Amino acid sequence: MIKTPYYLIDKAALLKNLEKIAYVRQQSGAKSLLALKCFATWSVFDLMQEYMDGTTSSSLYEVKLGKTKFQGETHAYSVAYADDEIREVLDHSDKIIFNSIGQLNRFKDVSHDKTRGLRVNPQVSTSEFLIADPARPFSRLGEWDPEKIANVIDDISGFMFHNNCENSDFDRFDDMLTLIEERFGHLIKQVKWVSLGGGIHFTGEGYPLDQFCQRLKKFAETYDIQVYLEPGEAAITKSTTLEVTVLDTLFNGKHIAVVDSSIEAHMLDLLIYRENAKMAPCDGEHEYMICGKSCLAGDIFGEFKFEKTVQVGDRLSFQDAAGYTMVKKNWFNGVRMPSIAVRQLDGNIELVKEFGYQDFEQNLS
Ligand SMILES: Cc1ncc(COP(=O)(O)O)c(C=O)c1O
Ligand SMILES: NCCCCNCC[C@H](N)C(=O)O
Repeated sequence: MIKTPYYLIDKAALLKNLEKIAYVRQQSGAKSLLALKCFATWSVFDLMQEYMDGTTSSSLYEVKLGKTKFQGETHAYSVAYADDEIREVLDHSDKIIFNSIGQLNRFKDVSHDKTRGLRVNPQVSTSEFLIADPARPFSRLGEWDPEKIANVIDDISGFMFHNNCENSDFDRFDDMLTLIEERFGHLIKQVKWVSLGGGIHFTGEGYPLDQFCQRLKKFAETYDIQVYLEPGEAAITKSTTLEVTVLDTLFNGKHIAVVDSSIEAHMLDLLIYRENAKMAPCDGEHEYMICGKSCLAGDIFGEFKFEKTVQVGDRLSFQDAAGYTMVKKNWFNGVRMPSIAVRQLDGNIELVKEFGYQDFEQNLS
């Protein structure tokens, strides 16, 4: 039995998302690039690269990972590149997307032989969270003035729009795209490719995939462009769990169980967005608050219902532990870092990575 805590990636579950992604490419022509900011666990890239067209990145290190570990196209994007990294970014990418006209101009000479794009901010988004809203007031994410963009159109051949966020509503996506066309259609006509970014939850249960494909196809045909999608969450949703063991139980007005993990260290994204972890099934008679072992008072995964009383030594499993979770794990409190295990398509579970004291020590100096 693998020692907890560990993230368990289930390739069969991953495959369900990947098959939908491949279907979208086949039906609409839109290529999908994995957003490494969301998920960068490269031990399952062997499967993912069969269904996706490459990767997109947010930094020099991500672009290098994409280039070296994932076949297909490698897009480079960053909110801002530094002088001492741009050469390496260009060497490891097929396209580079600048976040601002300032960055495009600054790196114009060094990138003259590269396929270049510009991030455009349509000033509307589907985000429910200010912290994740690319169209928030005074947003630094992309250029929004069509006149300014028109002045640099000869220096680029594509655009990137990222304004969907956890959007599982096709009509809303459709409206957003129509708005983009109304504001920027005359500019889109002058380029060869457009990335619509991530945040479109098209692999979810019941999403109208065929309508989505038709809309993407129509968009591509109207402007004669190659369309890209940059799924992060949609590519890996429901593929991964965080497996933990109960270390202690107590009653402080509520039944509490402390596990050998920490929401702050191992599922940080939930804490940032003030969300609870998920457990399934969760409909028994015995209710427990499941807490992490760090010293943070609010290190609480959530309250869950169990069929039996929870005992020391019980194993629990948190759902949906891939997106923005494995990439954010950290060494807070020196809590043992979860190992990484993969359930292969034949059902065998392989332990692919373990972390130890040396990793903790070497994380700082
Ligand atoms: C430019 C860009 N592309 C893609 C993504 C991936 O989004 P999601 O994981 O919501 O699909 C993000 C998320 O931050 C992004 O900023
Ligand atoms: N589940 C809580 C909301 C998560 C939002 N994720 C945002 C990431 C996204 N790609 C973005 O910042 O646009």
